[in-house]
Amino acid sequence: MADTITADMVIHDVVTKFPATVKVFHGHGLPCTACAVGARESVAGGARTHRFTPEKLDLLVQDLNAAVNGEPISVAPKKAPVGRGVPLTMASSEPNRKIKNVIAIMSGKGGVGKSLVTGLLAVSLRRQGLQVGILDGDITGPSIARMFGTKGQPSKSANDGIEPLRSKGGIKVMSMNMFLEQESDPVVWRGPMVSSAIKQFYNDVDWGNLDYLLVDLPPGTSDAPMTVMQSLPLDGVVIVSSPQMLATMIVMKCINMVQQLKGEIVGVVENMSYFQTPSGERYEIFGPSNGTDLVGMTGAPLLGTMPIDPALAALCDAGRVEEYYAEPYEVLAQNFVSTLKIKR
Ligand SMILES: Nc1ncnc2c1ncn2[C@@H]1O[C@H](COP(=O)(O)OP(=O)(O)OP(=O)(O)O)[C@@H](O)[C@H]1O
Repeated sequence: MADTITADMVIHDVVTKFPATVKVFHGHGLPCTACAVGARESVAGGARTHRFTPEKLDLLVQDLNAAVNGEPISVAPKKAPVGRGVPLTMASSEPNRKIKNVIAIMSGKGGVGKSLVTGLLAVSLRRQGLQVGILDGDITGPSIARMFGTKGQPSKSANDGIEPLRSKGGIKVMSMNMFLEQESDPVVWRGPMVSSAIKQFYNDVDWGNLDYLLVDLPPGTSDAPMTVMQSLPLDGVVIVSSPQMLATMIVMKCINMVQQLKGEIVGVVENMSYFQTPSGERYEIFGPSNGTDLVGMTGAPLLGTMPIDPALAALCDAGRVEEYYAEPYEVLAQNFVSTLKIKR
């Protein structure tokens, strides 16, 4: 890319090559660097969308070049809003990030065990000595707090933020359940309120230094998963599926959504792949494993195939998920860590 910025250049390329231009875009009231659209939109296209006149566009381009050359610009530079849809590659290059990896766990449909996989992945990562947090993005159907048996309400942190609750094993947890008087109280909110709660859970919670923040998304491709994809500085998405799910088009919808929003699928997990008897016999209750098909569909590695274990469901219901130990989850955590290391 030439060193002179022109209106036909893609916004994402401009800010990646010249980080100083982010504040110029925002100073001009153009939020495209904080929007997934900026990944493919040109400077002129972004300006057009935001109804810039040709003169205003010229001034923007002039200021972008001035900023690169360290010269004064015509507007007050403005910081990009934290966590608002910063394109993935920019998110990971943010200097001094306190949260090293923000990973969303997603599934096309409810009940495939996404929350359970999120919880157990966190437990295994913590056992490796890593700092882990879970943001329960399932605002209207939260289950993470219950699984970890966290009690009480989050308090104000020393930095005036919200202090997340800690599980017995030291995992930081934030979930809508913690703000309800009764666990069974419904959260009857429309999409925008759900989206704003998710943003607050990311921005206002004092997560501190974390190796991994796992964001447990609600199922499907509605407002909430979209908010996370567009508003949090995600490093990647893990897709959880089950053998019988692949036969439907739901998994593909979920994969398409991630790809359309320029997210990166870092791995896939197949849950409920088999049931193993104490003597070691395996039964594929929901049909043969489709792990390799998942890999073909996403181009991402299969991080693990998880067994069905009735003991596990009982521990989750009792808030004692951290007491569970099974080899496949340790393997899952190892594969997860090494996959992300390779990606970096
Ligand atoms: N591998 C498994 N073995 C035994 N029980 C499981 C397994 N995976 C999930 N479950 C149980 O299935 C139920 C649904 O799991 P979970 O809540 O994790 O699904 P989900 O995909 O997050 O659903 P949703 O977000 O739609 O509520 C839970 O009771 C959970 O304990």
